[in-house]
Amino acid sequence: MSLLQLYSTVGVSDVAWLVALFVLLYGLVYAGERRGLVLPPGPTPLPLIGNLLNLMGADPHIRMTQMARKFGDVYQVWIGTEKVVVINDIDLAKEALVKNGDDFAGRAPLPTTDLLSNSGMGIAFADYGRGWRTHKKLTHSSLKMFGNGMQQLESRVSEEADWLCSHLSASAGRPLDPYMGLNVVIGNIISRLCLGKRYDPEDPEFKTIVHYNEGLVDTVGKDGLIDVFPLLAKLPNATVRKMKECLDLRNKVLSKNIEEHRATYKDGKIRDLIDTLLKAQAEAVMASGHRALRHLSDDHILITVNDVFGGGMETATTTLRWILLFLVHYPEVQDRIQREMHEVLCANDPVRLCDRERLPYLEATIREVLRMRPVAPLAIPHKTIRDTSVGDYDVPQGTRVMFNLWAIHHDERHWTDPAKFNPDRFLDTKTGQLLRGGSFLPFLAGCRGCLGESMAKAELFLFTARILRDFRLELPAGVSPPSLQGRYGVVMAPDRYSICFRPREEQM
Ligand code: HEM
Repeated sequence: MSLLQLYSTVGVSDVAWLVALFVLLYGLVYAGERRGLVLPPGPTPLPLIGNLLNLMGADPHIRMTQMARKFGDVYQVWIGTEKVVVINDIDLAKEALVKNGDDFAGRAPLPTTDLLSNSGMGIAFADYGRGWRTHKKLTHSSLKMFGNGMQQLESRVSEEADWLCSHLSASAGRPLDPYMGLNVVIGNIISRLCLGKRYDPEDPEFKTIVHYNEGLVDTVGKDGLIDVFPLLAKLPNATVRKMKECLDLRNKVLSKNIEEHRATYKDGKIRDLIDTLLKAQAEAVMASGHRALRHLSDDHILITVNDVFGGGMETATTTLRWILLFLVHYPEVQDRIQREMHEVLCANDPVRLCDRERLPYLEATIREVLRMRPVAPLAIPHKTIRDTSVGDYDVPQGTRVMFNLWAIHHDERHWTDPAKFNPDRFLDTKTGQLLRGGSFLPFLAGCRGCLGESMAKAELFLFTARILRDFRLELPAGVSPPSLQGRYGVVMAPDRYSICFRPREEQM
């Protein structure tokens, strides 16, 4: 039956009722809270789909950046019936994240992140409150303890870098996809912190971890429709099915490790993150009985370990893959880093974290890659926990807020020619030293900022330095450079690529 036929059967007064009902619903959903508030501007939403049509045609971070040119640094869009405020400017982002950090520290649940986090347990997808605070604090202290003022981390990265370099050497200059090697070393650093063990790359459990992580990266936040229309997640659906299979594997691996830790844990001897969390669980139960398990059940522990494992593995591996890719595209940058290292480091000395100050061009290159390809271009959506404001606009309690890192990192008011790869933009032209600040926020900031920022920065520096000390990165003969475009998802990653790692004749 066509729409016209439908109209002819329901009659004029029915149509009038339908229109009135539609206007009422539209008013309730989309315009209900405008009275008395100065809300950010934005495109006019359509019923049910909101501004989805405005967001189509390109990856969400690109469309949202284009919309900022039209509507300003802060605007609102409706994703279905959910209003989202998007912040596109560094000063306004800092106002929201640092100055009014608590106001913006909530998390808005999405069907896929709800599945991943068992309805908001753990850290990354937990709403602002006692549970999130407890887990973030415990994890922070555990990472600090096992990073041991960064010394322990430095020696673990060096050990893994040895493994990585022998893995790259074994390719004997033939084309190699660095994906697996990087996964092994980054995965093992995080595994030692979380599970207290190092995996052989052929270990079936390690392969399962890599497999389910890949599956989760492929599904979480990727099927936009499920997150826009949550009811779809309840229907038979390939994305949800794949996610659930991966989550079953994840739960088996992590539960087994938690049980092994419980069986071997001896009070006072904390070995890793799981022990830290089990100890806190035991103390909380002693102090306030089983009520304590509201925030520290085994399920909560599992999700926190997963957040650190997943958050630490995919982000750092992906950023290193971006770094290697940019270095292949820009051999002159590679040359300059190698010259800088040659001038500063003694032959075959291990690269140390304390060398960072003396290798500003290398640091600037890493920053430039993080600026151009932030692995999370829209970060993780926040939610306001009380009525608040940003810039000249009111933001009511419960509003979903997105920080558009892509727009911030490509802001022409702060960066000349932002689409151009130019590490020098991070250096003082007179002193050659690193410039701080800028329109740059790859780890976000404030109480919700990245938990692994220092660790990630240390890994990026040590691995990049070590690879460039030992190898020259080249394209295989006759192959055109792999794309620098990237695929949008829970992390924005380059397509898989293979390059040649040629041992350098001239060593440091
Ligand atoms: C290059 C590497 C990394 C980048 C670019 C990165 C970036 C980010 C970003 C943008 C956020 C969102 C912050 C927000 O929404 O306010 C975040 C959150 C988070 N990151 Fe990272 N991250 C990296 C590495 C790591 C590592 C190594 C770990 C673990 C050791 C980690 C653990 C986390 C956790 C647990 C959160 C959630 C924090 C919260 O919700 O309170 N990340 N990260």
